[in-house]
Amino acid sequence: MKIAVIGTGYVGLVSGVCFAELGNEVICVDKLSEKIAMLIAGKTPIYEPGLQELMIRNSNAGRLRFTTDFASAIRESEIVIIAVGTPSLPNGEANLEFIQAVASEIGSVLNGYKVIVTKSTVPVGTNDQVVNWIREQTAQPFDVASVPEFLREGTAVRDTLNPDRIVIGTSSQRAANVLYELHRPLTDQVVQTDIRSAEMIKYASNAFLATKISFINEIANICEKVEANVEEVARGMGLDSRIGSSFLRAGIGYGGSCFPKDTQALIQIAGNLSYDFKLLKSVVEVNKLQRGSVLDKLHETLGNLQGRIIGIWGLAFKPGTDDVREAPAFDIIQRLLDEGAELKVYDPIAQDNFRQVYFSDETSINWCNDMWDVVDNSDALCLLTEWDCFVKADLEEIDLRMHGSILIDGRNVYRLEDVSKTGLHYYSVGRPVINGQLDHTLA
Ligand SMILES: NC(=O)c1ccc[n+]([C@@H]2O[C@H](COP(=O)([O-])OP(=O)(O)OC[C@H]3O[C@@H](n4cnc5c(N)ncnc54)[C@H](O)[C@@H]3O)[C@@H](O)[C@H]2O)c1
Ligand SMILES: O=c1ccn([C@@H]2O[C@H](COP(=O)(O)OP(=O)(O)O[C@H]3O[C@H](CO)[C@@H](O)[C@H](O)[C@H]3O)[C@@H](O)[C@H]2O)c(=O)[nH]1
Repeated sequence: MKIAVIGTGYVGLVSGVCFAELGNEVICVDKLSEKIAMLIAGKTPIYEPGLQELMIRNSNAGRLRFTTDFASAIRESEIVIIAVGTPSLPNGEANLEFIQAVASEIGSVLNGYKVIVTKSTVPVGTNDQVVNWIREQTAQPFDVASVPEFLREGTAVRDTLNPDRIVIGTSSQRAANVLYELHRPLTDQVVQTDIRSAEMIKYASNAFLATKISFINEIANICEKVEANVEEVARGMGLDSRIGSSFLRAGIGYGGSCFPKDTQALIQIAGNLSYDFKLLKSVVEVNKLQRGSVLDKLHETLGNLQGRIIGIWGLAFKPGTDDVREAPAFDIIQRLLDEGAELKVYDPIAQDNFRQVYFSDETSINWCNDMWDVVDNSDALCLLTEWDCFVKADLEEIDLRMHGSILIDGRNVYRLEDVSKTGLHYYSVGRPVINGQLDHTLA
């Protein structure tokens, strides 16, 4: 099939590459010429494991092209996939300006029947507007479908090629047939539904996953008080098939380009219809507070943080990505700076992005080139992203190289038995403290 993908971000680029891998002819379009130049040169502008190799293979095979020429890409294609961003407006609502611009542009160049697919996450009712925005520009025939995307960053290629399900929301059986055909090699698990339900499935899924995370984080906070272990609790809960074991990892809260934005948008969608989504508001509030748990543990161990040397391992919102949108590390670092701490930080992949997006003018952070430079002489080390290099770090070495021996593990990556063999004062999330230390003069 001939496909145009509009937007070469995490969703558009990965989808385009994967549809090419399935044997389709794909043209990826972006309005940023520097991005397209990079892609033509065989380089992915984003870090996503396995993506670059797959992209080069399909480009070389002639199934994958990149262009800024929107009109030709649309005219050559049978299916047009919209994958542009829908960031938050200041009030939490989704900003639809990019969707509207693309829809109008599609309308202005349409040259015959096409299936227009919205993969971007958009509020319920948006695809009806997409129909209108295109219709205002053309009398050509077309159908619109909502096919929300469920890939996760860091495992985007794998998720796209092995989806749990494909949701096809459309009122046109003709479009549904085309989309069944397109997705047939990926899965039999297809949910065909109306457009509005498809749009809602995406928000409801993200809201539910965010709810699971905030729920387990609150359980973790109580575990700390009653001396239970949240990992044991999650394991025991997860074996109940009605609950399921995934998304029950306690930590410093969720970040990323989706959960924070999509929970806010759903609260706003409900609010616009005078429905107060109380549960989801609490999920968001709990998540915000959870980031503060790292600070609480630092205060508990070090007291006043003025002049203390704090090491940070991990800046990305999760491992496997260079995306720093809504990364918990930002709030935590900002608060540490406000309290006068001296910071040494390291992330194996996201460091440049993080620095450029959040702290390009900040001179007081020591951006280290090596994870061990962060540890040397720190009063405390905080692990905020569970990159493999941190997970595999030698605990004895951490203890030896640090000044204060305080390790705050925001992702519960180390085994308690292993930590207890060292002299580290270890604080994780919802698990027993090892070598608890309340002496503020410690470090
Ligand atoms: N990132 C994820 O993991 C993920 C997963 C599922 C769904 N989503 C949703 O998918 C959508 C895209 O997310 P993303 O993270 O890929 O976004 P992104 O910001 O990484 O990429 C969007 C791209 O669209 C391009 N663009 C904007 N306007 C354009 C236009 N008029 N013509 C051509 N290109 C244009 C931008 O230049 C950019 O390259 C969002 O709605 C998001 O909520 C994202
Ligand atoms: O048990 C868990 C699972 C995740 N997280 C955190 O939750 C955030 C999001 O993680 P994840 O869902 O793995 O990554 P995303 O790439 O943000 O993917 C989510 O958001 C995408 C965009 O909508 C959806 O497509 C995916 O299905 C959905 O999982 C990260 O900060 C994780 O650290 C936890 O704290 N505990």
